[in-house]
Amino acid sequence: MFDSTVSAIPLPSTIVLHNFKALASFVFLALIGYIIVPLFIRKNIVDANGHPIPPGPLLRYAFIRNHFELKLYAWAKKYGPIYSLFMGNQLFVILNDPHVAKDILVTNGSIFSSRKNYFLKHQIILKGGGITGAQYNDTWRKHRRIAMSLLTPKAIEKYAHVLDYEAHIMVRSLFRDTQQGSMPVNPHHYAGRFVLNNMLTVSFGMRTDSSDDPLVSRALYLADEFMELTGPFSNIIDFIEPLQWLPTSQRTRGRKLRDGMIEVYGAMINQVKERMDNDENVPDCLVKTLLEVREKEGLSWEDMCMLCAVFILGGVHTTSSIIHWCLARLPSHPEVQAKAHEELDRVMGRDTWPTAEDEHKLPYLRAIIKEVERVHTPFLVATPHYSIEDFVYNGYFIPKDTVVILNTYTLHQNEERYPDATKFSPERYIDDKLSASESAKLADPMQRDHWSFGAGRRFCPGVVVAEHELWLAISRLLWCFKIEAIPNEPITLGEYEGLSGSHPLPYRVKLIPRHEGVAEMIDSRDETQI
Ligand code: HEM
Repeated sequence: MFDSTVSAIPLPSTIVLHNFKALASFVFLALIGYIIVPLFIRKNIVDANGHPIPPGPLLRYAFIRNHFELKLYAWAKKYGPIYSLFMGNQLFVILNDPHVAKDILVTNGSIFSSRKNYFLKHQIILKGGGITGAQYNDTWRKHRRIAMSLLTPKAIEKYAHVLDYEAHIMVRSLFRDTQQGSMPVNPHHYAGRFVLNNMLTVSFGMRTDSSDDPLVSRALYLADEFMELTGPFSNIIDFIEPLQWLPTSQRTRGRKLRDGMIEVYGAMINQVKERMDNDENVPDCLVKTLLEVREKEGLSWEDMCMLCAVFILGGVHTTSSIIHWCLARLPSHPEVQAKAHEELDRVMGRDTWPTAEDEHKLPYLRAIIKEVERVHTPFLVATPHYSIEDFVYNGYFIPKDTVVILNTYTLHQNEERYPDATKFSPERYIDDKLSASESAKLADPMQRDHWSFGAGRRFCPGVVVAEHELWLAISRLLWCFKIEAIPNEPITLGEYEGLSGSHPLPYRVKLIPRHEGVAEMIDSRDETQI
């Protein structure tokens, strides 16, 4: 039997072991203290004059996925109009106030208009192309200039008749497929096809009767996959660098997406090229322009594919999601519909529906569209900007290579600009006569309608065509139909799908024709009249 007192006296070997354990614990704690902890806790960076970075949450994040906009909003309430946040090693500065957004992104646009080379979106998928993926440089200027040649109000005049026709077809399909409004419908596919056809026209001079067309359905699939893979805060692989060296499923999906984009958009470009080579009459479109200027502008095949891709990626989900949100929102606001219908009956009558020229005669309808854009902005934050120089703003240091976020969701909750901001109230825009692009140029950012199309030099180049499409679609839907929810099928407005662009969860509505003029107007044109 051992004597416990003896066993308590340490032997020399026990002392060594004990010291080793103590040393090991010390090293372990030091490791945690100096290496591990800083990986999780924010750094306090100051410039040479002691200006600190803006305040912000203590912890570093590897990703923020579910309802990131609510988290950004809560932090804005805590830290104020400008705060900072670490995602892995990357510093983000978040802009939550109209004046701050204008000062940084517009007034100092020469510093804050680049893009971070996000691993998945930029290095793997876009490889610095497609305008949105380009750094702030001459390539971006050139690609944006070429794209703009199809997107100015003057350029749109050339294909405005197609947008008009497609809006007609969308409303007609909804009317016929629901058997004159007697069957419920999920409008997602209809809004999607309308916008897709518009973008196919602008980009490739073509349209489709069916999204079962193999090339078109692949183009749509690629757009979905892009939206799924490229949220600004959602991918751990973007912020934890060592993961980028591993063959993760995200990296594989990103590469497959890139290859698919080159293959699908390349095939569509080749179709246009063949038609041009055969002296067929190809309507003015992006691909025609690209093929004509290719040599002069020094465009590679990949540049051309990515430029086409971005019209589909940037122009389809965004615009269709606003139409989709509008139809989800209006059933719970019969009073808004009643006012819109009164305005339509008074101004347009019941023999003819609105065209692009009627927009300024129907201020309440315009106000509904602006309010949907505010409340259901597709991009809850705009595509992140990136700084190319050190900068000090209101005493805060914003180092070079900071990601700068226009916090659209939070900006749209600003109670001073939008009293009772959570309420859906088109009345707040009733006197607003400006388009979104005119509004973005206002000297006073508190007068601006909303921030859904971004800010500064990267402001959405597709804004005019998007607003034109939205006007035709929404004004005609309201001229034709009363939009009602289905009993016992509540429509969820607080949740959404999508990482980089939000659209509603699947729902169904009833579209009840408002008067006899609807059928007549719908039948007034046949399929071939483009
Ligand atoms: C309602 C529809 C749309 C919304 C809400 C929307 C929104 C946006 C936003 C927030 C940005 C980022 C702006 C920034 O970085 O500050 C953007 C950029 C862009 N959008 Fe749109 N967009 C829409 C429609 C379109 C359409 C129809 C097209 C193409 C015809 C388009 C093409 C682009 C492109 C190419 C960029 C990148 C611009 C750049 O980086 O310089 N968008 N859009």
